[in-house]
Amino acid sequence: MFSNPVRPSVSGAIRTCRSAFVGIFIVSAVLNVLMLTGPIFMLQVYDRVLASGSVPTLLVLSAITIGLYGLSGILDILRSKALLRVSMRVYTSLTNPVLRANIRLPVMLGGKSAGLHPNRDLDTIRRFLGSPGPSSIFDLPFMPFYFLLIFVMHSALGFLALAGGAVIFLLVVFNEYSSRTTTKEVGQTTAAQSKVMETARRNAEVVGAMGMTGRLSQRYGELVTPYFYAQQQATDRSNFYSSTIKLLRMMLQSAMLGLGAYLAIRQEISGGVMIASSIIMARALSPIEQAVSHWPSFVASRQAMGRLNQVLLQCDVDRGLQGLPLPKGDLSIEEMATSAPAEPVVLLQDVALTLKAGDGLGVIGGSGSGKTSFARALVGVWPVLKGAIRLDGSTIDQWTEDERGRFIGYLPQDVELFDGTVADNIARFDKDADVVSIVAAAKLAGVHNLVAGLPDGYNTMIGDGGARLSAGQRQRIGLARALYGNPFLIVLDEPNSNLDVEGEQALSRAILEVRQRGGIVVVVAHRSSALLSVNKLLIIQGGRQVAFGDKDQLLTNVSILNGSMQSGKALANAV
Ligand SMILES: Nc1ncnc2c1ncn2[C@@H]1O[C@H](COP(=O)(O)OP(=O)(O)OP(=O)(O)O)[C@@H](O)[C@H]1O
Repeated sequence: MFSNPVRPSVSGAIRTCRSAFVGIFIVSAVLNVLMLTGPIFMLQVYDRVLASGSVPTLLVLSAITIGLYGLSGILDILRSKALLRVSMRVYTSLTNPVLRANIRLPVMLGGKSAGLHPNRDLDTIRRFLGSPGPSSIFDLPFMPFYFLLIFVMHSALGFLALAGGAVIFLLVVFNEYSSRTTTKEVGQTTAAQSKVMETARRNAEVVGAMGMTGRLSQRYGELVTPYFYAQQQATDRSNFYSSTIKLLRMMLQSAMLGLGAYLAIRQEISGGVMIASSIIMARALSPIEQAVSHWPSFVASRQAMGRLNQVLLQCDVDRGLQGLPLPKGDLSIEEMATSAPAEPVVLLQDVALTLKAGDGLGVIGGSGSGKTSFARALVGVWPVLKGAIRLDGSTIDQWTEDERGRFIGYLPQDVELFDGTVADNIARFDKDADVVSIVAAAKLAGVHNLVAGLPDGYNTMIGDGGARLSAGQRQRIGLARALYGNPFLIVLDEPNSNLDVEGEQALSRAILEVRQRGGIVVVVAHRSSALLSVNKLLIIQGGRQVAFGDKDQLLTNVSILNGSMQSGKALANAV
């Protein structure tokens, strides 16, 4: 009944492809042996065919060489295909956890999540794994084999090759070291840029109306300049290293030929060995050159992997147990304190209260007193730093995130809907939702007639964020979404801020009906009309609980409110 899921990670996903990597390694080994086809052919032509003048030998050698080249071509294609499939397997096995992490990030890390894009990181890893880059990495371990062969041909040639190889290797290390910091800088600047752009796009109306486009463009430009500079530096360095390595390789090849010629003149080696050693040298160094040219994407992929592993670890918070019974009895809060995600400052503390099935709690207090913080902690999106919030004795995190949705309804202060139909939005995109439940939630929220009046009724597409609806319509559909499926705990954060009289009446009726069916409703309110249908009251001031009790009793005793509710008496009169 209880599940204990494996924690997702990039390294874990790559590990599942272990057998594929073993296969790729074996194919790489065969390919590297087959790479000797050219030098051996050359050796035989120089030392055997030219010396003997035998055309049949030349023909047989040519036929064998063509066959071996064909075989290495086929193996190379197979290796690329296998790597592409590995990249797709890693990608698909992480798509779901990465999507979840992407959604959870703002809740887990708040503002610190702005520069993190796990889906882009996963894409970077996929692109690298599917590119020719990993093939060159698989070829690297076979380099010593080529050096050994050159040593076998002549120790002087071997030492020259080894010295040249060491210099090139050092350049690769410098390249890695210098690109590491610059790629990080580039990543940070890109994150800052996209933050400015995202905020500007989200607030396009404010930007347009108040003529802020020019100033925001200027700010964007200020961020772009260092980005270009960092990018330019990274490319300059990478170009410098790859050109130097290329140059060195060519020089080394000529030096090998020169030394080979010298040794041939002294009759220490044959002409064939002279040519073959130079070709083997080039072959030994080619994986390094290849690796250098793919270095930026390798570094980017490695950094993406580090970030993604970190994000997956931080966002893997769904430790709930599947099958825990849904609550239906009471809600108790024990000396609870909360803060915004990943923020050190406690924003609300000392909240202690108990509610029973059928209770309705009104939460009041001045602006910035902590009402929304309370609502967010209650639905489990803000962390409980101290104390506990319990439903039938269990804390919210003991249920899986998906199951939590079956007993929690939440209407946030700023209602955002999703791109889809009205029905999709009310049903929280549940594919198995039945029309009866959708219509029941809409009727309970008093929004059925409004929806029926839309061009396509419940099938009306409402655009991204509910852009084609008014603020009041969005709020009422948001209320229907919170009520959908008859959740036990319904938290409404200023549900009437955009409602007309009819909407407010529907809201009061909905709260009463939820209470009558044994649910608990928590209503954060500035306007007293939202409190008509509640029986309990919580008063918050300065991030602390000031009072909690029966609404009627409290209203006669307390007169400490500010903001729109100037005093307890005023509130009493209003209610
Ligand atoms: N994401 C956040 N990060 C840091 N501080 C925050 C965050 N959200 C709110 N706060 C701070 O927490 C305090 C309480 O805010 P909260 O939104 O809970 O107040 P509220 O009572 O709902 O106010 P209002 O009635 O104006 O909506 C405020 O001082 C606010 O500045």
